[in-house]
Amino acid sequence: MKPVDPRLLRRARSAQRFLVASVTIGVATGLLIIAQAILLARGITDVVQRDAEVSGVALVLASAIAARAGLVWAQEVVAQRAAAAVKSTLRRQVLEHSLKLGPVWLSGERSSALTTLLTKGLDDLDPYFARYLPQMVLASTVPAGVIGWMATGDLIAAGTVLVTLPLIPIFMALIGWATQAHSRRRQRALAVLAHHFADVVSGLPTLKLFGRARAQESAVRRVTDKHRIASMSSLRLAFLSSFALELLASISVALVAVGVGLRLVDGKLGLETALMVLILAPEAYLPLRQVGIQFHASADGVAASEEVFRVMETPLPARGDRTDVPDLRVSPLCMYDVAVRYPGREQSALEGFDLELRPGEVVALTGPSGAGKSTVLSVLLGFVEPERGVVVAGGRAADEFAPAVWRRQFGWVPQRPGLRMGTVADNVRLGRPDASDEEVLVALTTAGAGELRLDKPVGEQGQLLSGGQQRRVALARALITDAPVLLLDEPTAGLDADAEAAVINGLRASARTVLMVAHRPALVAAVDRVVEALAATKADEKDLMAS
Ligand SMILES: Nc1ncnc2c1ncn2[C@@H]1O[C@H](COP(=O)(O)OP(=O)(O)OP(=O)(O)O)[C@@H](O)[C@H]1O
Repeated sequence: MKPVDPRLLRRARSAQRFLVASVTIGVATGLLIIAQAILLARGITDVVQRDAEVSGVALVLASAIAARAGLVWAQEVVAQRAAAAVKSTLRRQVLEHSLKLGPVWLSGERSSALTTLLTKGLDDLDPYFARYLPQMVLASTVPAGVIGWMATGDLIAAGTVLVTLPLIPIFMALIGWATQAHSRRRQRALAVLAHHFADVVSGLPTLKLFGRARAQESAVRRVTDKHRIASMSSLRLAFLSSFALELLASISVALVAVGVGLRLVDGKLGLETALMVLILAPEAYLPLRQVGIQFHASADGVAASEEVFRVMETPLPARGDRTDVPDLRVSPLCMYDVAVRYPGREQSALEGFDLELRPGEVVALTGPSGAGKSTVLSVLLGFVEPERGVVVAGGRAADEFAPAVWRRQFGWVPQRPGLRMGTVADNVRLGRPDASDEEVLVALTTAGAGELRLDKPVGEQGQLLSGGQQRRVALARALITDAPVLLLDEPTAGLDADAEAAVINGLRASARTVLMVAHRPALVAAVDRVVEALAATKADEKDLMAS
């Protein structure tokens, strides 16, 4: 583990400021440690050898101790603030990047693993900032100052410290290599645990229905056991390494003390210098020992921040930055020979797909399950990059335009409506935040959900509404936008035939271009045109027959 990950400094400005403040505090602490040792040695010598008055020295000593306590307090405050600022910066950056990567990437990336990372995972950065980094700074300032000052009084003692001190970082590095792998294993076990729990909890009604709820006990036990074993081995390593470092430091201090004692008895060293060296020697080892101890507390946070950088370094699809998107109210939207293959899949999800959407048309996209219908919508929205082929609008390829501007042309109802906690009106207004109550009501009525109260509560993921109601609210959310093109993934599932016909009429009346994934014959009959998506193998067969 690098002491300070340069990516952390690059991405979080507060981390840079924190480092500067820590170095200042570290240097001041080093100076106070030396002053304290000098004053203590002077005070004791005055009492023992000179029988002198020590009130003056005691007062200065008390001030030095108070100043050191003040620095510890300042360090703690600065560290907690920096940790909070860095965590919130990283959270925001990861969320922004995940949004840019899009919903398809997010579904592959296991959203619960990302949730764990952004909550508990990043909270583990607290000890890194509050303990590890300040100790790292102290470890690089205090020993140098202490050894330098010791050398002015007793060269041999300073030499002994100089020779034994590097043993501590060498041991720490050896232990660090082992700890890093353990910490990663623990993070992985935690992510699997979170994902498994999320799956079990969300699928509990189904599991109960099929009488499999009890059977999950052993699966949960297996996953928690893995996490427990990973945590215990991390702890074992932490205890062992603290023991090794303590032992090493104690033996080193003892070596210095024996040498100083012998030279004092021989009369080669004065009492005041001997005392100063003895007081200072443990201070040279202390910061390095502390670094070793804090290393384990912060290793999880560092592993989490590495995971954060892994997400942030996932390249975004190459898109241009043109903002002059052609108006799709007048320009057709076309797909030519588009092929898509998802990462890790051998089979193409879409193969040689062509489409022309003329302005104002209502087109149904049909095909068997898994034929790539949702993939067509994802390609049009720019969430998926085609392996081959191109999306064209107004004579220009879609990937020339900035994604945010391009997507403004579309109202989208995904297969999972993705409603959020709030009211029905809140969810519809996601499409247009400044929409009035009347406009929200009109959109809901056009979507066939006129019976829903605007202030009806909606739970997380659309809970408290039926599946059909969720889709209709999502449809109203798409309708309320000014987007000229609506991409609808089975928008009328859960509606009866009359309500479905009313929705289609409403869509026609909205005078938008509509591409909707549809299965039911009634729906297919009500549209202007039907386009069929074929599974990749079927597309190959079609090509063969054509040739
Ligand atoms: N994020 C993904 N990662 C990997 N494979 C995917 C992903 N999304 C879809 N696929 C695969 O791509 C193929 C096409 O999926 P898609 O969802 O586009 O089909 P569909 O026609 O909309 O299916 P349905 O009618 O069942 O919704 C399927 O084989 C599916 O397993």
